[in-house]
Amino acid sequence: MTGTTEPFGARLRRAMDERGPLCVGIDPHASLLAEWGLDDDVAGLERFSRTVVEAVADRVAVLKPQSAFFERFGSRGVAVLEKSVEEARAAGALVVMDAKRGDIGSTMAAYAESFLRADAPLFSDALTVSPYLGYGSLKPAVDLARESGAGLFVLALTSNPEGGEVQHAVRADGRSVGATMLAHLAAENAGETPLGSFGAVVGATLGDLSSYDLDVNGPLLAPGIGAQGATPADLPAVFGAAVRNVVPNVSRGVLRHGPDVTALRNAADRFADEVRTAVAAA
Ligand SMILES: O=C(O)c1cc(=O)[nH]c(=O)n1[C@@H]1O[C@H](COP(=O)(O)O)[C@@H](O)[C@H]1O
Repeated sequence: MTGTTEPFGARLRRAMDERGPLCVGIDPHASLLAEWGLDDDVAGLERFSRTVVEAVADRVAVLKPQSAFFERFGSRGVAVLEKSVEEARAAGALVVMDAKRGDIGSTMAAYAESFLRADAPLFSDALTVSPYLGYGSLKPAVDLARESGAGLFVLALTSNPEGGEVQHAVRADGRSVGATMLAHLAAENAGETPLGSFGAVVGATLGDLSSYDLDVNGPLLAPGIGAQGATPADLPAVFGAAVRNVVPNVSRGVLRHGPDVTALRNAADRFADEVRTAVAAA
């Protein structure tokens, strides 16, 4: 596994242009393992993950393994995660590691080393991070991502209903916490072409976001389609002009079609087509 010096934003823009912007999540829930007829053990995990990679890594822009479902099995689960990242990248997909890390700066540096150092076993094209210890605490990850040609997705406006109590809170200067995170990202990505490498997570479930400036010159990872109730057709109304930078994520909405590889592939293709149609009409 190696990093690259071409920035993540440029690589992502190309992948979105060539393959469409869909991101498929690898979320091996115990309930999905059962539905697929697999045991809730490391062998089941490996079979699940391999199958998803085989089905879609050659056609979607991004795969997003959710680390928690692998960590559940300890070191052997993490070994499966490592292999999945390697296989997905080898098949041409970009990998966003969904580990949502966030800590004081000195510890954040170690998290960054784990996922963003070019020769780290779990090196991924980008990592999800939480800025709720303060955006500045993410600096070691920003710096290492720049050095390795990787990216970050910073939780700004999350898809879950509980997120509002933190992210919609209004600061002394009148700006909400979520809007502040978006402003930090816009500053991070200033002047980058064709797209900056520092993205925001903004849920597709949130309705009209026209009061937020989503023009951060970076990608917007939009979870919430499928199982959480949003649809690709919602994207233009939620994201407005920023819809062209949206990377919509679907996890269970695709995964529930397994274990048949063709059925998984067809489900991903259907979401990809719906996304393409919605973005083109915007
Ligand atoms: O960062 C994320 O990916 C994320 C942020 C967010 O605001 N909401 C959210 O659902 N996610 C993740 O996106 C995936 C959504 O999965 P489904 O609801 O099954 O499509 C899960 O892996 C979540 O952990």
